[in-house]
Amino acid sequence: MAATVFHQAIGTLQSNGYLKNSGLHQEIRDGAVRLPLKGFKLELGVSKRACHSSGSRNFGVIQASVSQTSVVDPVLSPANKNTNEPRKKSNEAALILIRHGESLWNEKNLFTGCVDVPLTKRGVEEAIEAGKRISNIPVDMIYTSALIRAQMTAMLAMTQHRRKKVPIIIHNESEQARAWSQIFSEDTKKQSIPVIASWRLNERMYGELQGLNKQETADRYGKEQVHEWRRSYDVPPPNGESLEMCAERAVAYFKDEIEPQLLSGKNVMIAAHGNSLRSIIMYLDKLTSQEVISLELSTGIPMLYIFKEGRFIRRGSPVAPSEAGVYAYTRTLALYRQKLDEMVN
Ligand SMILES: O=C(O)[C@H](O)COP(=O)(O)O
Repeated sequence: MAATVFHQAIGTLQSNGYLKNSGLHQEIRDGAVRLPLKGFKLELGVSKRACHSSGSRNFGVIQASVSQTSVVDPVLSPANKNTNEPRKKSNEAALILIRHGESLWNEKNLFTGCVDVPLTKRGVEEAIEAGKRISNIPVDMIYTSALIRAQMTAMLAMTQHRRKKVPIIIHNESEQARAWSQIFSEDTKKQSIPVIASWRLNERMYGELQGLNKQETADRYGKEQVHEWRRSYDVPPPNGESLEMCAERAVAYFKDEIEPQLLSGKNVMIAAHGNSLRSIIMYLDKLTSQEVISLELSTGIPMLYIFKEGRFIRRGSPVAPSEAGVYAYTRTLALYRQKLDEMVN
């Protein structure tokens, strides 16, 4: 028997077929969002009320109605509460991606790349809001770029987490740094989350565009040229990195360092940048170099993936800490949240 599990707005359909405000601008082909979950049926409807406002690129609010057809989640099913069957060990892990909050150069509309600029007040608020949205999702390891805007975002987001573990930056840069940052209590270690920073998650190096105003650069070199520098896959800006070059180091880092953690069941958060995350999403979602061109990420919006049986399942962007869509299908996440609730009550 089919039972509707949740029904909610998941974003705004744009003319280019992507969903805005879902964190990830999710692709819709032939009116259907790909939702790779067995046993669930996704029905989409476009709310006419919000359709096609003139001068806007928004083409309507997408409503998703997800029906469970055959799979029953053991956590959500009271009938399974008293079963004596041993629970299968779950081999899934959560992966959260966050683009840093607004930086002082985002605000000034300057090409930033690898220049190390902090967050604005609004960026700080975005990071805190992102933290609220993921405050019920387990985080065992945090990866950030070497840049302060990503590190601020990760740290501020974690101030909102209900588990209250302490994120601690790991200093492996020298023998002395390692020795001087040791922790001598196993209990304290258990209450902390290692934060690993790597330049390989940095924003793409924008070459000689760094520090230039985006609008002035478009006025000077032409809109098309600047669009090509910003969004083509393999054309680098003058003396900078193309998205392809950025992907070479960011995706290699993801595969070498982060994927093994997910495979071992660790829940991971990555705080990074527009282009390093676009390249990682290209890998996770198997986008072509053509498809990635229209992928845009908003600042400070967390995106959730579930890593299960070697596959990445995109779960979109949690809009609220207790959003049903996040917990409805994932026994591990539902159990984690239940434990948090019990800890508080
Ligand atoms: O580095 C920058 O300027 C931005 O963070 C990303 O810029 P883009 O959207 O122009 O690639």
